[in-house]
Amino acid sequence: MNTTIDCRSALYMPAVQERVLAKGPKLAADAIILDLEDAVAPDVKELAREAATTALKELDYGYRIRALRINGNATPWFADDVAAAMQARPDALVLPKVESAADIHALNELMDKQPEAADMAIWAMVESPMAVLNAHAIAKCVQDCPRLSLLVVGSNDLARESNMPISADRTLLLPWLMSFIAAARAYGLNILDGVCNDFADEARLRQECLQGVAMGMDGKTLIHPAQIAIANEVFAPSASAIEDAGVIVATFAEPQNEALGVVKINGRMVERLHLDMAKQLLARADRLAERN
Ligand SMILES: CC(C)(COP(=O)(O)OP(=O)(O)OC[C@H]1O[C@@H](n2cnc3c(N)ncnc32)[C@H](O)[C@@H]1OP(=O)(O)O)[C@@H](O)C(=O)NCCC(=O)NCCSC(=O)C[C@H](O)C(=O)O
Ligand SMILES: [Mg+2]
Repeated sequence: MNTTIDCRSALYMPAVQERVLAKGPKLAADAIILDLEDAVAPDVKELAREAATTALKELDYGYRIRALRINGNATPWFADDVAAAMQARPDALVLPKVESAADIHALNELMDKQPEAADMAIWAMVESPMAVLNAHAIAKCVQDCPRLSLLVVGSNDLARESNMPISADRTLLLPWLMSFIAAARAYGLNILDGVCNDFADEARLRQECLQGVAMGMDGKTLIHPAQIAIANEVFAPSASAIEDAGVIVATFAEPQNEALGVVKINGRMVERLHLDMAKQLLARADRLAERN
């Protein structure tokens, strides 16, 4: 699994607004998703494609992952979006409304023909009941398309397609989110949670981020800059988790524990698998600290 993605926060930016795109390099999001799809009206798709291409070529986004959300396979804009992406060279192409393995294969075949796409990842958006049913087949695609690296939950489309309004606690959505997570983890993919539309409601966002962490999400997609700090905070290792990991590493390093497979720390069983997890957590905390 590519656990080094370190994407706690991925901010959508409607590509039609050049002024908004110019903000990307100054925002603390771990990923920027320049959007050509649902945030862009049909009659300005070309304009948005041009603005996104220019931004990706000219702006320095530093450590941030530069993702471009193209329009879906079945739309009239798909082929031109992919062609523009070859010029713009984002780090990842976000494919919306993926419902089957065939959707990913179709994009992957186009990308395989382009040398510019050699290092470009595919992020697959899962946002319909059909994607829930086909989550396994979608994630399994990575075996033939190694550029598939991440699933992105699209909760707005999921709610629309399933006729299920998103409640504040997302209770009824959770089984579907967990099936996306199981599929992602089974095939070594990362996964980002869907957006919280109420961008002025910090408490709700924090609650959704905490829920995402509890479920095993890697990070959250966002719609507004005001949401970045909370996602970055909640999806980063907490101070107590860092302290705990430090104690685990130090305990196993003690001479009397070096040959042991399991130790006791504060009344808790700790195995070597926890040591591996502790080391990974500390390495991630170090990488994020450098970024901050
Ligand atoms: C929701 C918004 C339309 C609100 O915009 P606005 O009215 O401009 O808000 P503010 O006045 O509070 O903005 C303050 C400043 O921040 C800038 N801003 C706002 N949003 C962004 C952003 N996303 N990226 C960068 N900068 C942003 C404003 O320009 C203001 O700057 P300034 O004027 O200089 O002070 C707006 O936030 C927005 O359009 N958000 C993104 C919407 C979007 O991309 N939607 C599509 C993805 S969501 C989705 O559908 C996922 C999935 O497919 C699913 O199905 O769920
Ligand atoms: Mg959507």
